Amino acid sequence: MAILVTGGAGYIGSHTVLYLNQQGEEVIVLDNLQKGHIDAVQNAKFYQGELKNESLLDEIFTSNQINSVIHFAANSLVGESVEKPLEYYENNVIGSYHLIKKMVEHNVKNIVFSSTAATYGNPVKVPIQENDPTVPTNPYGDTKLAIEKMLKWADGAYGLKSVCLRYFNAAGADPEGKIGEDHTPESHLIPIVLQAALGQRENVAIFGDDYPTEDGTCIRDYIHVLDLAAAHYLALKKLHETEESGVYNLGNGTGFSVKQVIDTCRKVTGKDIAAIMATRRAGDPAVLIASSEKAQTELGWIPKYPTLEEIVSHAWNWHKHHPNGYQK
Ligand SMILES: NC(=O)c1ccc[n+]([C@@H]2O[C@H](COP(=O)([O-])OP(=O)(O)OC[C@H]3O[C@@H](n4cnc5c(N)ncnc54)[C@H](O)[C@@H]3O)[C@@H](O)[C@H]2O)c1
Ligand SMILES: O=c1ccn([C@@H]2O[C@H](COP(=O)(O)OP(=O)(O)O[C@H]3O[C@H](CO)[C@H](O)[C@H](O)[C@H]3O)[C@@H](O)[C@H]2O)c(=O)[nH]1
Repeated sequence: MAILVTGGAGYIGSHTVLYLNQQGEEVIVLDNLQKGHIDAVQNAKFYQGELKNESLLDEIFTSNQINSVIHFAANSLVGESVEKPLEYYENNVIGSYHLIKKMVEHNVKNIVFSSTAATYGNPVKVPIQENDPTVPTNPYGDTKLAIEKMLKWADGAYGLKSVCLRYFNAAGADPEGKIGEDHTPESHLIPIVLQAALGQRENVAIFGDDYPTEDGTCIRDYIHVLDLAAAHYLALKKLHETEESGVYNLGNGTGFSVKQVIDTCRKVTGKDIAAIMATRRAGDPAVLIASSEKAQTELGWIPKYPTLEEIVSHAWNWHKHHPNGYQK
C-alpha cells in the first residue's frame, strides 16, 4: 500500500517523503510545483497537478493502492494571506475540500493534515495546549482551522480519520544535506538570516521590536523539519492502530526571539550578520510556544534535533552548499 503526499515537492513535504523512503514506505507525490521543486522529490512516483483537479485525483486513487494521505499542499505565508485572503481560502480550503471529497469517494480512510500554530492566534497562555482557544489573527491560520473543522465533520459523517498536526516554526534541513529549504521569494526568518550570512542580502530586517517580550522581538518555537517528518509517520501509525482522530502540537517547547535567532546564526556561521529594525509585519502574534506533551505521550514523539544550534547548523550546511537552492 502507498501513501499519497500532497505538496511533497515543498519544504516539509520533501523531507517527509525522504523520511518515509527511509522507513521503506511506497510514496506518491502530488504537487503543482507553484512553490515546490521536482529535484527535492526523492524516490517517489510524481504527479504534477492541482488539488482541485478531480479527474487527476480519480486517476491517482484508481491507478495506485493508496491507504493514507499526508496533506501538505497549501499557501502558507502569514503576511501574504493578509494581503490576498481569497487566494488562501481558494487554494487551502477549496483545494482540501476536493481532496477530502475524493478520499471519501475512493474509500481512503486516513489523512494526516499540516495544520499550524497560526490556528491559535494570540495565545491566552504559553506553552500552548491543543484545547486552548483557536482565534486566528490572519487568514492563513483561519483557513487551516476551517480545514481542521471540515475533517472533524468528515469523520463523523464518513468515518474519515484524521490527525491534524499543528506545527510551530519548521526549520533546518536533511542532516546529510541532500535536500533543504528553498522558498522563492524567501520569507522565513532562518533562511533569510543565512542568506545574509552568505552575502546574498545586505542585512536582515527585524519586523518590530516593540512587542511585549524581553527584547521586544517576536518569540517562536523552532522545530527541526525531520522531527516533523517523523511525527507524520507516527501519526499515520496511530491512525492505523487506533482508528481515532486527533489534534497535536509539534514544537520543542522553547521560544527564541528574532534577535536570539540572529545571534545563534552568527555563532553557527561565524559571520557578522547585519540586522536593521523595521516595522511590524501584519498578522504576527508576539509569542508562540508549543506544549507537545500530547504528541509525546500519545504518539511517542521525541524530537531528535531539539536545539536551535543543531537546527541552524543543518540549515547552514544546506545553504552553504546550495546558495541558489535547487536552481542549477
Ligand atoms: N514552514 C512552516 O514553518 C510551517 C509551519 C506550520 C505549518 N506549515 C504547513 O506545512 C505545509 C508545508 O509547508 P512548507 O513550508 O513545506 O511549504 P511549501 O510551500 O514549501 O510546500 C507546499 C507545497 O504545496 C504545493 N502546492 C500548493 N498548493 C497546491 C495545490 N493547490 N495543488 C498542488 N500542490 C500545491 C507547492 O507547490 C509546494 O510544493 C503547509 O500546509 C503549511 O501551511 C508550515
Ligand atoms: O525577515 C524577517 C522574517 C521574519 N521575521 C520574524 O521572524 C519570526 C518568524 O517568522 P517566519 O516568517 O519565519 O515564520 P512565521 O512565524 O511567520 O510562520 C511560520 O510558522 C507559522 C506557525 O507558527 C506558520 O504555520 C507559517 O506557515 C510559517 O511560515 C516572525 O516574528 C517574523 O516577524 C523577521 O523579523 N524578519
